[in-house]
Amino acid sequence: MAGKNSAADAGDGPTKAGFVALIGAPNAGKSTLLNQLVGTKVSIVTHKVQTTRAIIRGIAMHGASQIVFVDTPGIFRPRRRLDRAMVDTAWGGAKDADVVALLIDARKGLDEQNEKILEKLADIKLKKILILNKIDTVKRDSLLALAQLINARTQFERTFMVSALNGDGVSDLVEYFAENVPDGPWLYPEDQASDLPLRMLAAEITREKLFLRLHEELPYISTVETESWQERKDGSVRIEQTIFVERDSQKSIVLGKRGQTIKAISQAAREEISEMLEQPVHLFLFVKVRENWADDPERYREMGLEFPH
Ligand SMILES: Nc1nc2c(ncn2[C@@H]2O[C@H](COP(=O)(O)OP(=O)(O)OP(=O)(O)O)[C@@H](O)[C@H]2O)c(=O)[nH]1
Repeated sequence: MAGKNSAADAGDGPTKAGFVALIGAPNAGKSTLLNQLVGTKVSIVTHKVQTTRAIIRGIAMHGASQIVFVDTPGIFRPRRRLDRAMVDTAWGGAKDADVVALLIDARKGLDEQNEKILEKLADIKLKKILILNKIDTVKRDSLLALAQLINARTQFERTFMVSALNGDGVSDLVEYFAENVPDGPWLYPEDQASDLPLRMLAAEITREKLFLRLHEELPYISTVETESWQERKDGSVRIEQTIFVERDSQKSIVLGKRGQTIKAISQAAREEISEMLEQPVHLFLFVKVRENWADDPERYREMGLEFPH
């Protein structure tokens, strides 16, 4: 696994740094792979599709290379404005990257969704690689046939076969990325590389708990922001987060009877954030009504998305 410690090997030699865009249909395994590549929980894995709303970057240090991963939301047919923003940003991310990696669930193969992604990818003139994921679930010869079929459609520079779940093949992939990002100084200071997106991750964890508990009542209409983050002398951290909803009625749902729902969400989130940070966490959750946040350009910027026109 590409841990940040491997950066110590870099010495004083020339450095490399660049962006890798992970593209793939919902549930292809992007979050799982990203977690393997970066070695920390940077993206949320659930069994529901389309849960990745914001662009989340994870950074891997490997030898002299700094690899910044852009974990794109699942590419799917946009419905609401927010969904459209995700799709636009996903493809936008791909155009800015140094390497575009298409992840395909080998069990699903070349279905309609992947055909569409391949069509779009054909227009992107960047270094492209194919990653067949979930190789733990399919036979070797069908993997080779699938690799040939896909490469006949769009030519990829390399094809990798991995299991994001158990880590098979992932080290070859990291090697490839490390070699194929451009020469240049690191994009983020080394000491920030591991904890840069922490606030955002903590918010994502709370949002995941909210989603797991309330996805039937509140499908895609809440957002969580980390408002304050204070490291305390005793080694703990005090985190304040706000859950934004669109209506008063939704606020009552999040709070629950006598505050039971928010208490349960807070407890689950606190435990997981504490596990991620490896330090005790005091988590304070607030619920606020923010009307029409889904139409507010400022929110999109905060989430690293472009406002769709
Ligand atoms: N068997 C197996 N399952 C995998 C593998 N990689 C991912 N999965 C499972 O596939 C499901 C989807 O994985 P995610 O990492 O959430 O997929 P994603 O592409 O990030 O999904 P979205 O956020 O919806 O775009 C999860 O249940 C994972 O545990 C793998 O290599 N083998």
